[in-house]
Amino acid sequence: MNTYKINEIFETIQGEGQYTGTASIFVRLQGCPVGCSWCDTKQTWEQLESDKQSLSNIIIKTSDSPTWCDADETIIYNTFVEQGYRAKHVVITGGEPCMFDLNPLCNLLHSKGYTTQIETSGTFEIQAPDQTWVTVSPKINMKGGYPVLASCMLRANEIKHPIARQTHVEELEQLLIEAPVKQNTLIYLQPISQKTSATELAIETCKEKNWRLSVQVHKYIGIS
Ligand SMILES: C[S@@+](CC[C@H](N)C(=O)[O-])C[C@H]1O[C@@H](n2cnc3c(N)ncnc32)[C@H](O)[C@@H]1O
Ligand SMILES: Nc1nc2[nH]cc(C(=O)O)c2c(=O)[nH]1
Ligand code: SF4
Ligand SMILES: [Mg+2]
Repeated sequence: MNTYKINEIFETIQGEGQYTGTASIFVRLQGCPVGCSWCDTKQTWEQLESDKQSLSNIIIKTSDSPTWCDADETIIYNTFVEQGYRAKHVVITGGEPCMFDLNPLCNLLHSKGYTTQIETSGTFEIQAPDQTWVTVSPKINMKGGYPVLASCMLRANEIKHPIARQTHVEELEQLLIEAPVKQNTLIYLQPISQKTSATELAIETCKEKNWRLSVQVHKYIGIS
């Protein structure tokens, strides 16, 4: 059993990476110390006691807010059932989900027939079962970035690197030399915030390096 801080739980279509297009339940956990300047979920950074609310308030959320609630894996699973979610793929994101031991949550979900995926920055040890699909979006040169990054890179099923400038590409190339990935790990470039220049750079680099493009489909079609 473990207690998780939940920012939101909702059902949508995965908009990023290898599972793009897959009906998914998102569990967004609260808290992240990394501080990426372009982060699109800054409301998840703090874990303030003054923002603690009931699960029922968190479930009815319709816009981004820093409020959160405590819930264990059984409460999270029961919420999926009560909400009538039909998706069988669960994406655990944040915030930084690897601040929490995700084994109890993922193991329970696997036993109930779900597949699981983690979106992580590689700044905390990944505590999850082998079956869990791990997406590492490596936070290079960020405070607290390095000690566990190499082991996260080795565990990754996909790398998904947000880029806006050539230096971001070069940082990833350098990281892949210092912290190699498995031979079958997929490598995605994801343009930061749908900027045209970022998207063009990502397209050109993917063609050049035989990498994959991830474009945050949910933002283009206006879903959460
Ligand atoms: C909000 S993060 C949460 C999970 C974890 N902290 C991480 O960074 O991977 C989820 C994904 O969104 C990406 N992301 C965040 N802000 C973005 C932005 N403005 N444009 C493109 N991707 C972004 C992150 O790199 C990560 O792949
Ligand atoms: N539809 C949708 N797909 C996503 N893939 C990764 C997301 C995230 O915020 O981690 C995300 C998200 O917030 N929404
Ligand atoms: S690591 Fe993820 S959640 Fe944390 S600031 Fe960076 S993009 Fe946002
Ligand atoms: Mg998002």
